[in-house]
Formats: sequence, C-alpha cells, structure tokens
Amino acid sequence: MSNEKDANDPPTEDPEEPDESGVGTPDPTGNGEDARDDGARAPADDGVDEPDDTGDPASDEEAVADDPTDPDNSDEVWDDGIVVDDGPGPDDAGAGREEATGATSEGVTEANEGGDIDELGSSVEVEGADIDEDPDEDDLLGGLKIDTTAELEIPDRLVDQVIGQEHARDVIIKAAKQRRHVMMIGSPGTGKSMLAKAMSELLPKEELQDVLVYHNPDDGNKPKVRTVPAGKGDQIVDAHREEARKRNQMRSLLMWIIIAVVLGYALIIVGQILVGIIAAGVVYLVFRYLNRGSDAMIPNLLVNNGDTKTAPFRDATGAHAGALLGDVRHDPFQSGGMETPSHDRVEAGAIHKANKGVLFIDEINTLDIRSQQHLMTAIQEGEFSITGQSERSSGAMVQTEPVPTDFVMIAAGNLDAMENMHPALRSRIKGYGYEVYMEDTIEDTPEMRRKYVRFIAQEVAKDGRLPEFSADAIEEVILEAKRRSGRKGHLTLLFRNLGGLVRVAGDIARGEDAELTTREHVLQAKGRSRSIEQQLADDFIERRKDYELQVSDGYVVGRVNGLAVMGEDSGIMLPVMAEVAPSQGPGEVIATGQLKEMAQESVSNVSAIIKKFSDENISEMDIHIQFVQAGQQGVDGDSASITVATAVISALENVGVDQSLAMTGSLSVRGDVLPVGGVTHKIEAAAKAGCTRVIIPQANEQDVMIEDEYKDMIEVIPVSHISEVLDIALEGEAEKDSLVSRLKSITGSALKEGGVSGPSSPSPQ
Ligand SMILES: Nc1ncnc2c1ncn2[C@@H]1O[C@H](COP(=O)(O)OP(=O)(O)OP(=O)(O)O)[C@@H](O)[C@H]1O
Repeated sequence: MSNEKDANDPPTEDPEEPDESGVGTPDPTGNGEDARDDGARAPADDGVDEPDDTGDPASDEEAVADDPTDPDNSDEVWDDGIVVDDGPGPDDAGAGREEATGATSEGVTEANEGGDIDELGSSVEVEGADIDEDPDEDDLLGGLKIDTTAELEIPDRLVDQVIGQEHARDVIIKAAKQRRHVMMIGSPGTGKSMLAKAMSELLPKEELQDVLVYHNPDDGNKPKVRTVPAGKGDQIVDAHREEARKRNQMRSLLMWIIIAVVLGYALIIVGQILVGIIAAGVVYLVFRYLNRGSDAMIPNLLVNNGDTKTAPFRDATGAHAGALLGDVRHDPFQSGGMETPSHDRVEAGAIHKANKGVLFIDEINTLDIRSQQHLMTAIQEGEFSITGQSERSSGAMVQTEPVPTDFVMIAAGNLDAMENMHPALRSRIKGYGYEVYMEDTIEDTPEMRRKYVRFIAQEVAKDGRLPEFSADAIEEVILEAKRRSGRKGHLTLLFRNLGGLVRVAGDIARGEDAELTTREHVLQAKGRSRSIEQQLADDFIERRKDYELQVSDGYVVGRVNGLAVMGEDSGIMLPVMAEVAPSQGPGEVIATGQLKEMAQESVSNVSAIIKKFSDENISEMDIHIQFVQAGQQGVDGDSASITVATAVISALENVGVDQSLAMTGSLSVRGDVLPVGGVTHKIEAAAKAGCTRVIIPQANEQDVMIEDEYKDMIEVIPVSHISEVLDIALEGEAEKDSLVSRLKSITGSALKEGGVSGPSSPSPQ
C-alpha cells in the first residue's frame, strides 16, 4: 500500500481519531510502506537483519505496527529478528487495570471500554455498616451503627470518594466521556484537584501512547517524533540499546583482530615493535571514532506510559515555560564529536506528558500570557513541537516535529483567576467544555453526615499512620464541620482544612500510642490546629488588652465595638470612633482605616440615614469616622454599617454608647439591618475581648454555632432595624427614647416584620 507521507510530515495520527489499532505511526521513511496495514507482514527472511543504522525509526514503526487487536499476535517479530513482548492488548487491558489498581469496581473497566459512564453519576452511599434509615436529628453519625471508622469501606475509585460537589462530580464524569475541558472555580480545598485526578482514572487507558524522539540524519536540529502504544517505547529503546551493544561488540572484536594482525606483522615481518604500537593506536582511534555515533541512534523515550496504571494526570500549577511546554537542554560542546545529539536533549513538558490524560492547572491566571497562548495552541492543534525555551541556549536552535498533546485540561482557581485569564483561553474552555462553581457548604442531612463519616475514614486510610476514629471523635469532627459552614443546617465543604483537623487529632492520638482517636484528641486538635489568621486574631486581642485599647465596660460617646473576620475562620473586635466638627468648607464624611470599595460604599449608605436624621445642618459639618487600628489589611465589606451609624449618631447627639456591647450588621438606606458573614467567629471574638452582649442581624440568628465555652459568656441579641440597635446601645433612657422614635419616624422599615433573610455577605468584614 502506498503512503504519500514525507519523512517530515507530522508523524502522529489525528489525536481526535486514533486509528483502530491505537498505534497510529505513519511511515516516517517516506518509502511508501504503510506498516499499519501490513498486518500479514512476514518476519524478515533471515531474521538477522542489521537494525537501521541511520536511526530511522521506520523499523521500529513496523515493529509496533502489527495489529495489536489480533489475539493470535501475542508476540511480535521484528524484521531484524528481535522478539518483543506484545504487552497488554485491549483484551488484557481490563485485567491490567484491575491488577494494577487492585480495583474491584467494574465501573473502571466499564468506563474504559466506553460503557455507559452516565450510570456512574449517582454518588456512592456509605458501605460496610448497618444504617438506621430514619435517624434522630441529633444523631451526628446519620444513622450509621459503627464504633470506629475501621468498619467503613472506602470506594476504590477516587470519583466515588468525592463528597458533596455533586454537580462538579457529574460534570467530571460527563467530561471524561466526551473528552471536554473543564474550568472549576471555587474556594481552596474543596476538591478541585481531587476531581481532576478522579477524571484521569475515568479516561480510557487503552489509548495511552509512548512518545519517542529520534535523531534526524537529514537535519540534526529537527528530531523526529514517533508515537507507539504505551509500553512499546521501553521495548524499542531496549532493543536499540541491545543492537548498539552487539554492534559495538562486533566492532571491538574486529578491532582487536586488526590490532593483533598489525602488531604481529610489525613484530614478526618488519621487526619494528614501535611502528606496530603506533599503527595499533591509529587503528584503535579509527574504531573509537566509528563507534562514536552508535549511541546517537538510540531513540529518546520522551513520554513513557509503560507503567502507568491510569491515564496520566499532570499538575502544571505554577509551572514555568519549560516545565509546561517542554525544553531542549543546552549543549556546551556543540560540535567536534563531543556533542550530545539534539534528540537526546529534548525534554517533554506537562502538556506532552498529559497526552491522552488530564492536565490540571490551578490558579491558571498566574501563567504568563505567552504560556497561556502556547497552551491554547496545544489545545487547538492537539500537538506541539518542543524547542529550547532559553533564547541564548543551543537548545533554541532545535525544534522537534510536533509531539501529541491530546489532553483534557482542567483549569481551576478562584473568581480572580477567571477574570485575569487570557480571554481566548477562557472562551476556548467555555465553547468546548464545562464551567463549574464549587460549593462551600452543603445541606446537613443524615445521608451527608454518613458521607462525612466516610470522609474521616478516607483521610485516615490516606494517611496510613493515624489510629482509627472512635464514634465520639467522629461526632466532634462533624460538629466542627457544622460550625465551620457558618450556616445553620449546613456542613462545610472546605475539606482540606477539615482533613487537617483529622490529621492533627490522629497525630495527637498516635503520639500518645492510643489505640483510637477519641473526642478528647479532636478537642485538643481544635486548639492546636489554629490557622495563622486565628493565631493573629488572638494575638491582636491580647495586645489590645495590654494597651487598654479594648474597652468593654462603661459608656463612651462616639465609640462602638465593631466586629470583623480575618481569613475564613477568625474574628476580631474592631472599634469604630466618630467625631463631628464644624467644617471650613462644604461638610464631608471622612472615613479612615484603609477602607476598601465596599466599606466606602457602606459609609455612604450610612450617611444617607444620618443626613435625614440630624437636627443640625450637617452640610456645615465634617464627620470623621475612624476604624481604629484596622491594620494594613484594611476593612472590606459592609458588615460594620450599623457600627458606623451608631458611632456617628452617638457623636452627633453626644450620647454615650455601651462598651460592654459589640455589634455587626449591614444596613439598608432605610435602616433595616441586613445579614452578614462570619457571625459565629465574630460573637466568639466579642466574648474573648470581654464583651457581655453582642448585636447581630436577625437573619443571621440561625447561623450562630458558638462553642459551648462562650455560650455563658455572652448574650446574643438579634435585631432587624437600626432603631433597635440604638435602643440597646445608647445611654440614658430619656435621650435614647427620643432618638429612637425620631429614627423610627424618618426611616420606616422597607422590609416586612421579622427582619430579613438572604445570603450572607460574601465579604463579611
Ligand atoms: N469533595 C471532597 N470530598 C472528599 N475529600 C475532599 C474533597 N475535597 C477535598 N478533599 C480532601 O482535601 C484534599 C485537598 O483537596 P484538593 O487538593 O482537591 O482541593 P483543591 O480544591 O484542589 O484546593 P486548591 O485549590 O487549594 O489546590 C484532598 O486530597 C482530599 O483529601
């Protein structure tokens, strides 16, 4: 069969449509032989043909091009007589996977064989224990009847270990089937890379390829690239090595015979031993020179999937250009016989190693624009040549033939990542893939609690050294998952942090040589595994106490104890002070404390109420609002609105504010108190700072999950209108009553009785 391809034609098969054999190696010789179709090709006549000395990969191609689907073709015979193990064919593949992963799940094989992957979509229930189908609400184990985590079975497939994130899980399963790219946006530690890894397990392993780079005798700077089925690459390289060794042996033998003859002739016939030695030396050097190139003919196995148990998963997060796109090493000896052939200096990038698998890039916006552009080319073309990344290196002169890059990309990050990503790359994913937003919390149901129990079992198994968790320890972790969600009736999905708690608790138990990790260990772990923000926040509160900046008793005019959150899980008390002074020009509201955009806006909203409220001609006044010692990180969000309003009204009216009270709440321009985030942490911070009462928005009442130790220290007062805040916070009954009724008359709630409900402020400070 004739083949029109030239040796320099792109060598790989269309990545979208691999040929049936899965081999897909075109004829690089251009000699018209299409080895793939030559399934009946007979072994070479004498079986001792020399391998192609030019390094032309044609013979390798033939060696691997037999139809691997042919069940009779268990071993292949090269035309040079080398017998190569055929490796696992598609018939063996399922068995290979089972053996390799120890998986009992039929799903893997089914998925790999193109079975109905959609059926795998429903998430896996907890197995290995009795379940009470109708458990009490306070049964934190969700009806599971277990004593320790050891009793639970852990699913084999990673995708079945993913908890919550049902939508993302379904998308990953679908995208694996359709080979679509996915963008996952969400908080850190919610399972983005876990899902990407899980996807690689779902992709068919049979399609995997090895990639070889060969010396190009026509152009040393354009190495040839060939793909072969996974596992063949190693065999080809070994066979070449063996041939090179044999050739060298033959040449050495010949050399020593010639040297012996030369020496004998010189000694016996000429009688000149010195001439003989010189002649032998010349012969030796000539042979060394001739042998020099034989190693150069050994191909470079660029991508080796021989031992890969699943389709490859490559994490290219933060990779520099070379690691992402491949590179060609510099050669200090570029000529004169000492040089390393260019094909041996070629290094694959993550995009090449991820061929037929998954390329995962977290925080994709941190890749430089050039890398993002090249990434896009690799996605579009399905192949990408490797060249030296450093312009001043000899590697930059080398450019390989295109190397396959048929990967599925999973780009991840937070919302910023999406905004700052190369628009064309984003649209590529949008147009040809899926976008998923990862949830931060999930509804607290018995089924979900059972899965959280399994999560603990998974983390214990993953670590491999932690003592199993007792039932009471599991309950304590699930309580913490409820608390960390910050929402009533929900559990947190920030699993990395929760996994950290599991590991610290297990480590404490291990340190004590305990048989099981118990509730005590989890409680100790909660104290020890404080985040940096929590440690900073506690330090902040202590220092303020030292400098008596923290006021938690008496009444002070224009000063209100506000509350803020640092990071995800720690609160601090942040006082707000207000002062009103006659203005030199038109009156202004001046707010200080590194206020970010949203905080500025909230001050403007508060000003609307104050303008309406004040008897004085406020246009002739400057109102100064200070967020006391807000620090370099500044203030974001609008949750200090009721604090600012109370401080300014106190300053305007010269009425004291109760300092044993702290408060948090957003404010509508009509005086309604709106929900904020992080109330639990804020209440705890107020208690730690010595306050005995705290005002929160009524809509947040259901989110309060403070630790038992704070429950007796502080009274939580939910409110729905600013007039209630003043009623609780201000000093002196008479002044207070008149202020409150004035405020009521000018604002009037825009919302129905009973306050408001709605999502927490995304930026709770
Ligand atoms: N949904 C989940 N179900 C079960 N375990 C999870 C889940 N999410 C995270 N984990 C656990 O937390 C670990 C870290 O998660 P992972 O690295 O996937 O998070 P991520 O979203 O990629 O975070 P980042 O963006 O910071 O890399 C996982 O290895 C796993 O142990």
